[in-house]
Amino acid sequence: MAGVGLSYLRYYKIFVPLATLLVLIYVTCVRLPEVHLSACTENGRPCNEMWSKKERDPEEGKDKEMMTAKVVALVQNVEYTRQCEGMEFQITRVLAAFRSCISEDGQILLKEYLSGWKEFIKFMDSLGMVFGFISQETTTKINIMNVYLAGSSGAEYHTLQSMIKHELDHGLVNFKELPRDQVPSGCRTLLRLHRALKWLEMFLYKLSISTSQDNTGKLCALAYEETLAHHHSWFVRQAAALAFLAMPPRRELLQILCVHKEEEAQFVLSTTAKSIIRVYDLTQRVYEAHGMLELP
Ligand SMILES: CCCCCCCCCCCCC/C=C/[C@@H](O)[C@H](COP(=O)(O)O)NC(=O)CCCCCCCCCCCCCCC
Repeated sequence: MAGVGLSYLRYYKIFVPLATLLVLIYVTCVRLPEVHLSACTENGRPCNEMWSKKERDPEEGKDKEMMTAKVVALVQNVEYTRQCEGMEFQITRVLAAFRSCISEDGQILLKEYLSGWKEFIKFMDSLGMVFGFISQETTTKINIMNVYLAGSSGAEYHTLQSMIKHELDHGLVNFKELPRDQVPSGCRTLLRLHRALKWLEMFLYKLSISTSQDNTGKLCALAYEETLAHHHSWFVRQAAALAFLAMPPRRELLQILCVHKEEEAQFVLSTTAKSIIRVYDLTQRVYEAHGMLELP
């Protein structure tokens, strides 16, 4: 009798999270629109051309120049380019997008910001179906932003700061609740991506200091628990926990990232994490200054 009880317990332990995940996948697939990602361009130019642009960040001096030279060398490295050619996801595009995200006068450029995210979607899509609901959720948020950017007030959505001003001036931001029949504001939507960016930065950092013995799913889960999980419901946290179990091993992950040598992996990952931190910190300050960190 006790044996039967135990086997039921085991069955529920597997069945409940699995059913949760399946329902979540179903709901997101039914509810969410398809998205077609455009080719990677920044300011009308292919992403790989961005590296020839002079880096401009007054806070960083010589170190930055050396770092930039190293990154440029990495991206332009013929062998590296040849190996990565034809691969959907390119971490150097993420790097390029987030490095070009902050304008000279400290504005967050939304088109560049979103193009970094679009590249991450390619990464998630290459991981398979289990990550589909996360990819769909990210896509939905990007789609909402794209509608604003392409709309009649598109010019107001050029930067984070101009978007906030525009939406506040026109009473478009809901501070108390999210009405069901209303498209979420740009401020609220970007805040969701902003919170996820903290997870990403932490995951990339953890991955950059990891060794071949480390379990990527665990690193992912740790980064999640320290950051994004605080903003998610129990239901979403269970689904995320299941997705982490399906994370490919580190070696496979680095292959998708198109880095083959350990030093190269460490450098590319930490550089990308750093470029994200700059964008995250500035965005955080702007949201904080407007009392918008808890938009429902
Ligand atoms: C390596 C891929 C692993 C990805 C794991 C990321 C963990 C995040 C779990 C996210 C669950 C998303 C399900 C839905 C969440 C929403 O409830 C929630 C709130 O939205 P709402 O207020 O409109 O209701 N939405 C969000 O928080 C937005 C989440 C966006 C998730 C972005 C995840 C980005 C993953 C990028 C992977 C790139 C890895 C690159 C590694 C080198």
